[in-house]
Amino acid sequence: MTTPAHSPTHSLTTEGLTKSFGGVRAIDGASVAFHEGEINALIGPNGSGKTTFFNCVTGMIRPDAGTVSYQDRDVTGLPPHRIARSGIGRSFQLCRVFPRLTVLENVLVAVQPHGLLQRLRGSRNPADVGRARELLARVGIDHLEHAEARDISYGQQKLLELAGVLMGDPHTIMLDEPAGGVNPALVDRIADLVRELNAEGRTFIIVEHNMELVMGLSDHVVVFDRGRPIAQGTPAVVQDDPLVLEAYLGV
Ligand SMILES: Nc1ncnc2c1ncn2[C@@H]1O[C@H](COP(=O)(O)OP(=O)(O)OP(=O)(O)O)[C@@H](O)[C@H]1O
Repeated sequence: MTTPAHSPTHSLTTEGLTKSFGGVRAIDGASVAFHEGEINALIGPNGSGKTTFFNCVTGMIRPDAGTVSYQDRDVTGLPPHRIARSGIGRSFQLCRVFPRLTVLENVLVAVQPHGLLQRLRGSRNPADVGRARELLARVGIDHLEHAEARDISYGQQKLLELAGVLMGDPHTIMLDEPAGGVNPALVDRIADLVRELNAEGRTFIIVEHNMELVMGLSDHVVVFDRGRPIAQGTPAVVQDDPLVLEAYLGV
């Protein structure tokens, strides 16, 4: 795994990050610091801006204002492949796999340069194939290597997506709703994997609505409401914060 030259306390930070869609201010001057080497969660009510925040940070959309720093480097507005190269990997809320490619091919896609997808079946680097198989075993779906991705369960597709993310050997992994739509047994498997990968030194930033999972898994929780953080701290601290209750319950 890529080890950073130094270990800052803060992995990923934003200052005044802002993004509007027409009249909707999805991210509203958000200044956030995620902790290096920890399992961080980003939670908040529906529409509070979590996915937009992920998209701004990973270069999928350009923020209107503000900055994103990763390990003390300004990465604001860099395209997704440059963000990925800096050590950040991500998964998507609606799992992104290629339905007609096999499970193994889906993992190999993660290391193919753009435009080579059509040649995927013809040219395979044995080292990549070996690594892809290792990662499939790691996430527990190596027995499905030859199945088409559309034929495996949604939870297995989430594990497949995670294997693809790991192909890039990211130091920081951003997961957008890893447990959404996944059966409880696979949620436990995903949680165990996150713990294992974190114990190996990888930082996590996880958007998730499953509060039991978030509170059981995270070291540090950031709570968003209306595009900005309203609370942060340990799960215990955040759960007792009246602002958080107000945001969720509207009390
Ligand atoms: N491409 C877009 N065009 C217009 N409005 C958008 C777009 N993406 C997000 N929004 C709006 O921005 C706000 C924040 O949305 P976002 O999806 O980031 O929230 P979220 O916290 O991830 O929500 P959820 O928990 O429901 O996934 C919402 O009001 C949403 O409707």
